[in-house]
Amino acid sequence: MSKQAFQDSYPAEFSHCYGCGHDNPHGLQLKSYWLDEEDRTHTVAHFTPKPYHTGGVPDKAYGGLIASLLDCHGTASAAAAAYFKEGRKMGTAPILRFVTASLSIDFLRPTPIKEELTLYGEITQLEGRKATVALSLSANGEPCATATMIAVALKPE
Ligand SMILES: CCCCCCCC(=O)SCCNC(=O)CCNC(=O)[C@H](O)C(C)(C)COP(=O)(O)OP(=O)(O)OC[C@H]1O[C@@H](n2cnc3c(N)ncnc32)[C@H](O)[C@@H]1OP(=O)(O)O
Repeated sequence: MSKQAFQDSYPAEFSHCYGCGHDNPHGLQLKSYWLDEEDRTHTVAHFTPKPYHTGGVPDKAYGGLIASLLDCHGTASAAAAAYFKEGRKMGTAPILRFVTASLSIDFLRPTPIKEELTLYGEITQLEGRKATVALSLSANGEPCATATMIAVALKPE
């Protein structure tokens, strides 16, 4: 894992995201990294839910939490890949920030809230301002959800 999380390179104005902003004390504060420093296509993040992240089924996670984690891991992965493609260190100007244009999720099995969850991302395409990211969320090595994201880089203005 790299020492600095992708989200920790975001400038102050982009650091209040509910899912991953390090300056949002009420948020999830997800942190994403390269899975392997030698391979700049795969990313990883970990998150351990709190009891109040339940969806109502005892000890199982709320689907919106899962969507939020996939959302933030996907957009952070897209930004990291775009910086890498441009040969720039993350966070350097001009700022490259991606938002979610499309997020399609398959919920495969109930997600436990008492386990650490692992999120994986794979940048499958990066063309122009658009990135396609294949995502998954697993518990105990078993995939609980998979997703495909289209993320689009914000225009400089
Ligand atoms: C900044 C801190 C970020 C933290 C992020 C956390 C994740 C989030 O929650 S983001 C919030 C939720 N998302 C949003 O609010 C986004 C709302 N939507 C928008 O702002 C715009 O529709 C936006 C930016 C996605 C695209 O608009 P615009 O900048 O005009 O780009 P546009 O020219 O239409 O599209 C760019 C490319 O993306 C493609 N695209 C746009 N929308 C979609 C879509 N829904 N599905 C597939 N492809 C799409 C276009 O086809 C185009 O592709 P190509 O370059 O191949 O022709």
